[in-house]
Amino acid sequence: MKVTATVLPDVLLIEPARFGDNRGFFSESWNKERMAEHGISVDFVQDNHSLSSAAGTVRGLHFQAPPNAQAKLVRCGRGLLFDVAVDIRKGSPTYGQWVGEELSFENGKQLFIPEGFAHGFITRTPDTEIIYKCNAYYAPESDGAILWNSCGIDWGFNGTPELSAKDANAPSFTSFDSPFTWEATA
Ligand SMILES: Cc1cn([C@H]2C[C@H](O)[C@@H](COP(=O)(O)OP(=O)(O)O[C@H]3O[C@@H](C)C(=O)[C@@H](O)[C@H]3O)O2)c(=O)[nH]c1=O
Repeated sequence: MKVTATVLPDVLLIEPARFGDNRGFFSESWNKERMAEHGISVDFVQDNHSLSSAAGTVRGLHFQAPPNAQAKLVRCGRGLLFDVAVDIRKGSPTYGQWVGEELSFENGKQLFIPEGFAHGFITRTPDTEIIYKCNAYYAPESDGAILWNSCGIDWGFNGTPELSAKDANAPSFTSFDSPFTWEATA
């Protein structure tokens, strides 16, 4: 397993080993002990799985406010998606900055997104599945959203995305008052 910091140092790109043979491949998609060796100590409690039928579907940008904040470990089960995290920790040196990675079934890459980041993605192929682990349960009362195209993200997409009504009506980043504060670590 290879773990690399992205341009937002707390967001990590994870590339699990794949052992190919005549049948296909085998891969550990999550190993708590190994991840802890890389400084990721997380107790995941919920796995999510969604299918987006159309290419150009955007889900996000989403977060849950404290005390229900969620760290997420994201991968693509089928197809290809562009996964994005935005730093929404007030006072962070990278506040408002974003990072994006293409995750596909083929490349097997995963993105670790800590608490304090908004998360979203766009699908690049029809029938794309996303699978992600969360370290806090779904808490709709803590649900937050930021308008997908209000953070300067280069989605690599010029069309009109497929959106939920909630996401189409989300507040823009300029009017957004984040519930997260950055805490410097030694
Ligand atoms: C997120 C979530 C939704 N739901 C329900 C609520 C609703 O009826 C239906 C669809 O919910 P949403 O429209 O919020 O689904 P979606 O837009 O896919 O929401 C997800 O987007 C990505 C980007 C994330 O990062 C996730 O944390 C989550 O917010 O599923 C759950 O039961 N549990 C959950 O954990």
